[in-house]
Amino acid sequence: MHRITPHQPHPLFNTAATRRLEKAAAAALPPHTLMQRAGLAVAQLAQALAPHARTVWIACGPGNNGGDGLEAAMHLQRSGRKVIVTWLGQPDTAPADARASWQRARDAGVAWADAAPNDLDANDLCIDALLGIGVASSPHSPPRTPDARLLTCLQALHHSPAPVLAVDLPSGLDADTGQFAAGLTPDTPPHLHHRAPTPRHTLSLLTLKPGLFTATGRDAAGHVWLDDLGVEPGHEPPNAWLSGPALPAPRAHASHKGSYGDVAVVGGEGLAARGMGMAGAALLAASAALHSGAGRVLVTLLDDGHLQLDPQQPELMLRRFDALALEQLTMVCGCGGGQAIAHVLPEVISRAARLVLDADALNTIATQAALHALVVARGQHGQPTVITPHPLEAARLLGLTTAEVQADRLDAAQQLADQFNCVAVLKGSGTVIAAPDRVPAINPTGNARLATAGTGDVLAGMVGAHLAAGASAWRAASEAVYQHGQAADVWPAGLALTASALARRVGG
Ligand SMILES: NC(=O)C1=CN([C@@H]2O[C@H](COP(=O)(O)OP(=O)(O)OC[C@H]3O[C@@H](n4cnc5c(N)ncnc54)[C@H](O)[C@@H]3O)[C@@H](O)[C@H]2O)[C@@H](O)CC1
Ligand SMILES: [K+]
Repeated sequence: MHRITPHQPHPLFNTAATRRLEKAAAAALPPHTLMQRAGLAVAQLAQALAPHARTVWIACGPGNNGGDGLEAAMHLQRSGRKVIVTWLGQPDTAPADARASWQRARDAGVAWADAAPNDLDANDLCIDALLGIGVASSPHSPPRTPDARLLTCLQALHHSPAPVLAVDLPSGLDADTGQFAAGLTPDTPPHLHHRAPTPRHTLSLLTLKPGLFTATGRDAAGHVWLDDLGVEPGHEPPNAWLSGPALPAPRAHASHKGSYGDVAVVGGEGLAARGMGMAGAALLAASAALHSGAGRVLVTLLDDGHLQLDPQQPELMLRRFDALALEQLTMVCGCGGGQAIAHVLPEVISRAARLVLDADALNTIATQAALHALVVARGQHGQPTVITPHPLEAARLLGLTTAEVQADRLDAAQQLADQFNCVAVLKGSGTVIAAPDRVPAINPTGNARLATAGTGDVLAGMVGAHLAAGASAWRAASEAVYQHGQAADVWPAGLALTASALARRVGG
């Protein structure tokens, strides 16, 4: 068993792949072995996380996830803990494994209760074994009406003042998408909004599931641990990867500014056009490219030449669009581009050597099929392209709603990559990176401090710098996304995270 950190990549397996592995392993082992291993692992982690817990309340659902909880209850009771179990199953209808573990918990003498004890506090521990990968949350099947006792237990776990250890998954979370099944989404009553969150841990069993790392999964799961139950993935291919850090690419002493490429940022509609000055977005992207190691950074502002120098960043070279040698440049196009970006997009997309498309470039492409076709053609000509939409921009590109994109972020990112024939970065909690013909990746770094204006522009500039230095579109995207999130993760407490400060720190 080990804790999952962002320091190395990890393969992720969806529900179907996990079921196949489970079936093959179960067939090769004596009956009940997997659940016994799972319950023991849960009990061991519970002891390690809360060695002094007064009471351990274990909420067990009717299926095998509940069986894992019952097995853990037996171990914790035997090791002298005060264990209270709420079981929503019945001995005559429970799966065979769960029934065997119920019998073992009974024989060990655990206490049974209909609901959560009402005197739980921060010195206790709750174990969430209500639902695991058996949760049915297909958007195509009608929402189930969950049983009232299940809902009461779920609420007690969501609002628990005691730390919570979830078995396999936070109950109700879909292992494939990181979204809660209909009717099972946690709600936070207003009086709890300002309370410090209680520690949350999830012990994933057999495999790590993608839903733990994207959409609402990251917040729901808290610290993620894995116990593989002694089962190797064998020939089962992963459905996605959790990214690890970039391999260091040392700079040769005999290098010069030309070795790391020229990045040109095009964007920043002027104040005169529609009364909305957006030059800042382009300057942020340019600053990020500069601090991420680009040799030279050129900036073309779509502001009719009003700005001739950024005194805060004199390294940036302002250029008119017609003075750019597009075929030799890595272009970052769209940050703060407004409507003005539409005039330059056809040329940028057709001619740029390497290209990052963000923000208003994406919004414009979403409305013009001819531009879409030009992006697809870049891939056919071997010209690297990365698109960096947030969920609303992704929804526009795919003709979906934002909710539909968020309902299955891995699938949405893959659709973007396939439809636009490029590397797609779907931003948000657990940013997804996808490319045609390869397994997508979920980024493990970053936090809510990045939810502030301009951080997306910073990311676009960083991707541009990595591309200009010679990385493939896939590497440029994954490494930039990782470092962008990591900068936020190590951000000094008490220092405001602003996009311009982030841009200055991204190079480490
Ligand atoms: N079978 C095995 O070999 C192993 C199973 N393991 C555990 O078993 C779990 C999977 O067990 P199951 O397949 O029994 O599934 P679960 O125990 O996750 O869930 C099944 C139960 O949830 C109910 N349910 C499903 N969707 C619902 C919804 N939307 N609203 C309300 N109720 C809903 C079902 O009616 C069923 O009673 C794993 O997550 C893991 O914890 C582990 O012990 C490892 C080995
Ligand atoms: K669970």
